[in-house]
Amino acid sequence: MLEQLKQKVYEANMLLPKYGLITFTWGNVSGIDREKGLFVIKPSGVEYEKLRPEDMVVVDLEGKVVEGDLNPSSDTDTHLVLYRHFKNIGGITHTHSRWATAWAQTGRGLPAYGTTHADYLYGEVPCTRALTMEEIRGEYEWNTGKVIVETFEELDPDLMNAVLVRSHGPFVWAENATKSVEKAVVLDEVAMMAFVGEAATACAMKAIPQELLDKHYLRKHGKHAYYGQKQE
Ligand SMILES: O=C(CO)[C@@H](O)[C@H](O)COP(=O)(O)O
Repeated sequence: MLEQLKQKVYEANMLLPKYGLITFTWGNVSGIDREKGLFVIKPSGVEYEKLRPEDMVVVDLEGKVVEGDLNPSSDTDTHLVLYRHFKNIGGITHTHSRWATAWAQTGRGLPAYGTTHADYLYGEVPCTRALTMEEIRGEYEWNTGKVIVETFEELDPDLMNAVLVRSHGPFVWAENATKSVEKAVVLDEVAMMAFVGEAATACAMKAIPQELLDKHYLRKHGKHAYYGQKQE
């Protein structure tokens, strides 16, 4: 059942290590067959090097595993909540990718600072509020999904396809699993660009004095040297 979707979701999961979006077994990708009301997700805790298409787990929209020998991802309930509330999405990627996760830890939304961002993400990527102690102690992954849905009460998930879960990391969605990974790659790139750009504009650094520049450059290249040409 759903062999083709399992293959596609497997291939999408394997893009995470290919694009450097994960370490160890972090992250997970899923894809849904809306007609059947079933989605396929990575199994929990399996090293990507050992992952096989047949390891993918099939889950219904009640959260029940209908196919698969392994436990579904620990984030399955978060994916489930998003599939239930965001009716047009076909695939979801969650990572702990370095730059997007670091931005999620700031608790800030990620502004659209440039056209690279704008090519894939329509505006500021929102950051959720922190989960309450009760939400953390309760159905944590379910509540993570609910906080994302709450964050989108005023936003259209078909226009903004990503969210930063505060202190946790990005969840990104698209029309299918593979496209959701592509968007997760871009999100991490533009988060890095935002960090660098904000640091560059906020920095109080000054260029070194000419004398220090001379000391280092000229002692290596000879007096009045021009780069690459040694003066006699
Ligand atoms: O967010 C988390 C853990 O904080 C998860 O995404 C893990 O990083 C991967 O868990 P599995 O999908 O292997 O259960």
